Amino acid sequence: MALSSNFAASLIPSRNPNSLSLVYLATPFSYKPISRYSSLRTMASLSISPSLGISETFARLKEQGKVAFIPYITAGDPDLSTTSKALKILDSCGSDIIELGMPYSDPLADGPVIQAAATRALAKGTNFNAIISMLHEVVPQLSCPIALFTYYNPILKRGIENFISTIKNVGVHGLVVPDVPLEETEILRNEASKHHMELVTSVGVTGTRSSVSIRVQSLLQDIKKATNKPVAVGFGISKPEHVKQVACWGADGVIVGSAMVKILAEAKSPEEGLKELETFTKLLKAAVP
Ligand SMILES: O=P(O)(O)OC[C@@H](O)[C@@H](O)c1c[nH]c2ccccc12
Repeated sequence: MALSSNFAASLIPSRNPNSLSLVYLATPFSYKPISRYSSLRTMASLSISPSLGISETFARLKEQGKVAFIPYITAGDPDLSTTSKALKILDSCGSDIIELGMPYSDPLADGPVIQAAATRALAKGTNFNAIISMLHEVVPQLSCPIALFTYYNPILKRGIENFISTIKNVGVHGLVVPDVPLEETEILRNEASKHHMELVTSVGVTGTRSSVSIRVQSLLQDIKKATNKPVAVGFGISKPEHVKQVACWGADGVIVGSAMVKILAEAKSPEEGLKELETFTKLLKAAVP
């Protein structure tokens, strides 16, 4: 079961009305959770780069009556030079925000596809500094904001403030952390507010599913009543019809992870993978109303 009653509780705006920039909603597409872990996630929006930040992107799309298309890929799988090219392709195919995963040795919140991608990326020697150098070069060439996805431990290892200022310096706009313990949320929030960041929490289980559960529609309505922040739906979206359905139900954003990662992973070569990624991204983007 992807969503628990904690989820709704965590969205009560009165707890911290100004701290949310985006709510991520896990889609309970099926009752066969592929990942082992459901967790609190935190997104921090860092509005520093010349391009629009996360909140501004959602606001602009809302004005235009549009839904954000948000692909996720894992950095360093198959290698960082391919990741850099993939980011440019995702951007040029009309992605509104890109979520970039930092590979981590114990990716408990991820399903098998993203877990395997992280393992391969680490085996290739992908590390924080190499990702930062890659981003330093590629982010100025992108028109959409980047949200960096990482587990809490790598942030703690570098020191929260140091981590946030480093990614801020290379133009990253957002930070997604799936495993911040509830007691630590306050600490991260305090550090984030020093950098003018907003925080979001949600619960989710990753991995692809075959169909969209009708329950997402009523959950979306409930969440929309609890907050006027944008709500992005992810976890298990892999087909144009999923994208269409979730967008029609009123989501402000649609996130596609495992399906993107799988394409790069299963391609005969990095070049083939990038071509297929482009075709797939165009197909899904065209499904966004
Ligand atoms: O791989 P999926 O099912 O398409 O969903 C991932 C996506 O929502 C992304 O935000 C994500 C990647 N890894 C995560 C771990 C936890 C929560 C969310 C994620």
